[in-house]
Amino acid sequence: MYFHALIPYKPVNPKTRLSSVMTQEEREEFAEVMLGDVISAVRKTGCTATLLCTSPYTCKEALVAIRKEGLNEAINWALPQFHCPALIIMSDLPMVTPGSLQRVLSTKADMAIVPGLGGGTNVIFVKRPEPFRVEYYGFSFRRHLQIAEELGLTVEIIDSMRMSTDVDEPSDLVELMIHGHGNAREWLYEHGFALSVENGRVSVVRNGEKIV
Ligand SMILES: Nc1nc2c(ncn2[C@@H]2O[C@H](COP(=O)(O)OP(=O)(O)OP(=O)(O)O)[C@@H](O)[C@H]2O)c(=O)[nH]1
Ligand SMILES: C[C@H](OP(=O)(O)O)C(=O)O
Repeated sequence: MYFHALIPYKPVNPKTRLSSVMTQEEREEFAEVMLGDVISAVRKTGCTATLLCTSPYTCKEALVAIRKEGLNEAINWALPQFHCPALIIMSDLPMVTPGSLQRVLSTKADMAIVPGLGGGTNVIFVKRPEPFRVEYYGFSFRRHLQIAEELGLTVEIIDSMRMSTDVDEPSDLVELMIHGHGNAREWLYEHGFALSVENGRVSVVRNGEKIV
């Protein structure tokens, strides 16, 4: 069966919650490297992808649609145009692997969903996207379950550390540095981030100074 992925992406001034540990230029570079890891995993499953970008962006591995509106409006603009199952995946999931995505894509339910840390939603796979709509931010995981219920869809909730860990806060960098495998993890090491163990706890240091 043919699937298509939708990846929302904000190239300019992204990941503001990492401002205390990265400059704007670094956040833009890091967000782009994370996106590259996500696109690579998605493409290895056989999915094609469209990026929903807030500003002009060039990408060889995916189609690009420039949508200046907010995250929900951009995705809800795209969904009714789908004639095949849709995978909606965030660009800040650099630990995702093709194998973890296969668990989502092989669901027998009408829809599969991966919660994000703290109540968000990191991945949605919906076999009939046309009537579906998204409501991200806040407790979006519960809201997406409710929308599925209203549409009478069966739902599989996928329990996956790799896909539930979105990189939002400095503390999320610890998980990426431990469990990551792709270019985003490399980028952190190349930019002076390192793991350190202090009083039996793993922390992140940058250029010798503790940041998490
Ligand atoms: N199309 C679109 N995508 C967005 C927008 N805001 C964020 N995104 C993308 O949506 C996903 C989740 O966003 P967040 O985790 O809030 O990322 P962010 O806005 O860069 O980070 P913060 O500034 O820390 O909130 C990421 O893939 C972002 O690149 C938007 O306004 N439009
Ligand atoms: C978009 C939002 O992501 P977060 O702000 O939790 O990263 C959500 O998952 O609803």
